[in-house]
Amino acid sequence: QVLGLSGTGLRTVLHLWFQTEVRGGTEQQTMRVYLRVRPFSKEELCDHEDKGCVVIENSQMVTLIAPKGSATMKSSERGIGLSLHKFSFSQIFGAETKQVELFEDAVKAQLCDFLDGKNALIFSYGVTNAGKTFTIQGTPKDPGILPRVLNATFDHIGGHQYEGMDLKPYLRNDAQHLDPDQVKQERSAKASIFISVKEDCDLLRASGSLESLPCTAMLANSPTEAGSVQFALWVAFFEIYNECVYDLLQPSPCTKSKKRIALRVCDDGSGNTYVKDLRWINVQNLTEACKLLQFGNKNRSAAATKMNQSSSRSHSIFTMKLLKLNGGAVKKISEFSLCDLAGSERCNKTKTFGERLKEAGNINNSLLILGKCITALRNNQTDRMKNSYIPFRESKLTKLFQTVFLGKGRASMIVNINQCASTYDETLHVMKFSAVAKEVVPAKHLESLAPCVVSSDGKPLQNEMINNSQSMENYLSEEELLEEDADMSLLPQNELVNMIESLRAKLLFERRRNLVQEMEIRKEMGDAMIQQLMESEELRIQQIEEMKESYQEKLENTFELYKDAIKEHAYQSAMNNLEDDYVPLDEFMAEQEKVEALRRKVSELEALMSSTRGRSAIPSVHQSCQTLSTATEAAGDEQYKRLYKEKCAMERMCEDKQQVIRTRSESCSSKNSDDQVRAARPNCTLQSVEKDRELASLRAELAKLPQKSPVKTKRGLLANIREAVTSPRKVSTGRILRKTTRTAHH
Ligand SMILES: Nc1ncnc2c1ncn2[C@@H]1O[C@H](COP(=O)(O)OP(=O)(O)OP(=O)(O)O)[C@@H](O)[C@H]1O
Repeated sequence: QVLGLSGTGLRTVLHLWFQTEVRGGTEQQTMRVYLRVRPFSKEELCDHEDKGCVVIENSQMVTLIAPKGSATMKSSERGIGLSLHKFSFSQIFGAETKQVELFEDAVKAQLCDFLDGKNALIFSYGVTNAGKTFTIQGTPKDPGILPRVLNATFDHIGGHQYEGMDLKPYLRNDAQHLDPDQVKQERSAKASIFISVKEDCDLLRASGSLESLPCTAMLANSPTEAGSVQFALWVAFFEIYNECVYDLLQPSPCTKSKKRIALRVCDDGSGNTYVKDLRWINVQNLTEACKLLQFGNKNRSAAATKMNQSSSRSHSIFTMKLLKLNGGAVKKISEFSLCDLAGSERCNKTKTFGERLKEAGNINNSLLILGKCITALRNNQTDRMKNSYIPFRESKLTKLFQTVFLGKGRASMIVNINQCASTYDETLHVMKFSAVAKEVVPAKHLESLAPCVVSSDGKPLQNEMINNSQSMENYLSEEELLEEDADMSLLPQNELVNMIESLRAKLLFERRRNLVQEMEIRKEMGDAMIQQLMESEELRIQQIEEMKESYQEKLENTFELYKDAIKEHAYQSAMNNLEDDYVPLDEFMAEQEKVEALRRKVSELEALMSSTRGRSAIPSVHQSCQTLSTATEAAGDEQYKRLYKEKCAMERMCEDKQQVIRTRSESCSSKNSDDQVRAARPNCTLQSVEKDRELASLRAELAKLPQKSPVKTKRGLLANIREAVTSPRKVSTGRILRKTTRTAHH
């Protein structure tokens, strides 16, 4: 009562005090994490599913009991994990909790901070359909915490509204003085948004219902007591969809083909992140603020999922900036962001695919990074020696709010859950996440530096509010400017020109150095390549020589083989010819013997004839022929000639025979011959003619003998000779020849 607080306000302050100071002042205040349990909807009540999954034990303790058929229950039945989990929260709001109660108990403390020039952040976290949007925005009949914050803020500002729109938020913590033209632009931008918002929209009705409510005083030092204090409230509304930031207060492109412009999240060089080119609109009352909220909602990406047809697939962030002025100068700038996070369900549950799967991936990723940041913060606090890296920069969401987590404001979380058994496993996941967040001790609150005011062209204004150490000359270092998040537009023009010149000089220098290095490297590479080429050439020549030698050798071998083969062939042919002309030895000997026998017989006969002729004065063949010749002269010439020819032939034949007989009978002893001749003489004349005939026939037989083809035996001497002389290289020759032929073919 002394502080001028109402019952609820006092309760809030006491609650805060309890959290920070009770417990002997030793226990640190942890991040405020609230649980809100949504009541069952009519449809859910009709479904006969398990309704006892969420049991609120008291204002800070809740028990989750796994329903039958849930993955958690199945795991616990297999002995992995428990079927019952207990969680504690800063405060638990049951299904029957009214919006106003939530606002009073969970939000008002941060609203006080905001009105007092400090930053605040509230984000709602939970699965789709758990009541996040209901908590933040509410319904026309039942406005959420955002319209209530706006209402309370305007109530606090009262008649101390700064109506000029020439002081606008700039970067994260600063303000910009707008010239009249810029003010005009601001007014027309605001008017264009308001034109497109229907006068009877839901949120306006909500604002109407709020405005009719009496509002409690927020701070002890109300502006009415502060005299010349004035306030200017600016709001921005944007969403992070698929890791891109989109301004929800920018009219969306008319045609479908035109894409919305994604904004950059930049760093001012002091660790303060902000959305570059985000549209800030000055609002003078709750109705205007609700119109902007309505306008932004229309732009918000919403896509149907299997679980909720109107599910929001982006993180939407509504930010208010309150400029506190005294005597026309900006004294303080504070920020209050309310972040309605996208559903935290996992993609397998929602059966998403395609674009929805990408969305789910990005949503899950940014929530995962949020979880990692919170875990790292908690770990760093529990173990002072540990200084884990906090991955704030890995997602747009955490990058934007890292300053709040690091002490430049207070963050709190409202966890929304439904009691449905069908989403139990997802709800348990959310609860586990919040249990970690609950253990985080917020960083020591850092007083924000006095805001810097810049002129309409971004140059710092030289007045007592400007901290020289923050002057734009040394706002960003060159290295910082080269970073991905750097915002070049921060520097004054002349600084930028100087910077560009210096960077150009550096660039030239680097290019030259690179060129020289490149040439050296190229030369080195060229030399190395030539060396390599030469070596490979030498190697190649050597290989060719070796190949030549080996081919030469092979050629010679082949030549030898062919020579051998030809010899072999010649030999074979000779052997074959030999085989054709071959007469077996025994046959030859038999023939020889026959010849000898005949010769002997002829000799004997001739010897006999000569002895017979000598004794009976038988005229010689020559004499008888002459006698015959004389006798036949008279018979006529023709007959005479024929007979004469026959006679001469007979004489020659007889002479030849006699000659042969003479030569062969030389060896016969004359004595024996004489006896034989004498003994045979009486028959000699008669026998002579017969013997002559016999002799003639024997001669004819003898003449025939050589022409008689001998019976040749293929096996026998020739075969033995062939076997004996068969070349030992015969087999291998054939093989080598074949091999050589194949090699030559290849
Ligand atoms: N505390 C509550 N009391 C009454 N109705 C509620 C409450 N919380 C949520 N609802 C209703 O439940 C439905 C789903 O809530 P809501 O749209 O806020 O869920 P959500 O978590 O924001 O879902 P999404 O992530 O898809 O945006 C809405 O019809 C809403 O009016």
